[in-house]
Amino acid sequence: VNPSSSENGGRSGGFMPSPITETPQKVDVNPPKGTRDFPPEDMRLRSWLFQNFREVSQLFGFEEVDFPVLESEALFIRKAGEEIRDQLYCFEDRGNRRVALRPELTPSLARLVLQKGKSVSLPLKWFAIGQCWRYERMTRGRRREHYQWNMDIIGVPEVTAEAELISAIVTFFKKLGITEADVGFRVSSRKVLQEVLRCYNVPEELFGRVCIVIDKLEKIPLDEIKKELKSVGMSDEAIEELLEVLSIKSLAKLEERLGTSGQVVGELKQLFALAEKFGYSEWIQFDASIVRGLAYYTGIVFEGFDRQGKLRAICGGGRYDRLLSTFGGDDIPACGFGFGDAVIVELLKEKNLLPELGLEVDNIVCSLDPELQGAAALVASTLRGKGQSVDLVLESKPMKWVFKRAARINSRRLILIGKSEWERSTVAVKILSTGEQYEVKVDELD
Ligand SMILES: OCc1cccc(Br)n1
Repeated sequence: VNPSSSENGGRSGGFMPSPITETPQKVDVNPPKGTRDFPPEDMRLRSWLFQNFREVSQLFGFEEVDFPVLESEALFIRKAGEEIRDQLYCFEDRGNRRVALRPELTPSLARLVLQKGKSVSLPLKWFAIGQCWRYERMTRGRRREHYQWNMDIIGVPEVTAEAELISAIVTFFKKLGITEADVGFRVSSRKVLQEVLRCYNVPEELFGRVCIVIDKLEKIPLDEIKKELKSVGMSDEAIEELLEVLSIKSLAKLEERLGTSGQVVGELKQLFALAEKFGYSEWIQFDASIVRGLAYYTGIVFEGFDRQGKLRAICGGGRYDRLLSTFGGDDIPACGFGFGDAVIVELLKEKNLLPELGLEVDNIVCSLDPELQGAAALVASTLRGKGQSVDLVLESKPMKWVFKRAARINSRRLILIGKSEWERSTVAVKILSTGEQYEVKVDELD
């Protein structure tokens, strides 16, 4: 066959792509707007952070779960006007299905619980670490993805569940060297809001929408808040009363306001009593204005904040007793939290608590002669079989290059395979920190 004949597209010896694919297309080497790459040094920090998430979750007896990043859009469509809905990264797939990149993990977790149904026994204590997405206008220059650590307790109606979750987060902070002087938790209950709305005959179905407006208290002007509450259908009197109750920052004052009989004050008192027993009383404070920005919360809500007030909320969560039933399941009580991977790193930087995470390799193995590449491979495998990490030099390189690489990868030892040593079944070893060097039998290398 004439390799350049037209029969095979003018190709000569193998596939000759058409000219159009030959022209190199200069690609943008940066990741899409609002997203991050994780080159090695960033990946080491991320892995360290996730390792701490996992260790705390397992310390509390939680099991790890995961779900697809891509979910049915319906999982996240709620009518309460949440920001998370406005920023949903959603599209129609080639099968004409409405899908979305998950903006959070809780709905997926609820879906999996319902899918498992009676095959799982309650309570469930599940944790997940997953990338979540939002489509934000880049004018605000914020990210469009982050990784979230979630811990959820499914099937426990008691406030002991919320107390346990906050204890897990406190344990995580302490593990990283963060103290109650650095961060705190603002705690409240949406039942406070519910109590006020009930007194003013605000319909139950407006509850979620009112919460979403109140969650913007610190973010938009008060007049705007009042306007939005009026548009939801609240009277001026109800709005004034609500804003006044939301300004309460002590349980005692709340008790004065709502009376001691209600479940609201009782649950909050129980949570603070448990905090005392867990040993994190100094970390938490009551703040009636905390409602969190997700419509499905129904009870206790909390958020972690930096006491210097420089950063956005570090984490947040609460009770969501109705979510599973809104997905068509039974009324299963649930609570959980989400903890993003970005604000915590900003906090660690602020507190000078970022760990030193250099690459560390036990050995760099190098043959001094091309014929000894096989010998080098054998030595590398022997060491790896003993659990030692090895950076094997894969080409013939000058020693200057080898020493430079050994320093860059922070190798503890340099193992040289030389002709005369190999004839004696030995290798040369150099301890790079001290310069000490010696010869050793290959099978005594450890
Ligand atoms: O904090 C809410 C959130 C959700 C998805 C992605 C990012 Br970035 N942030």
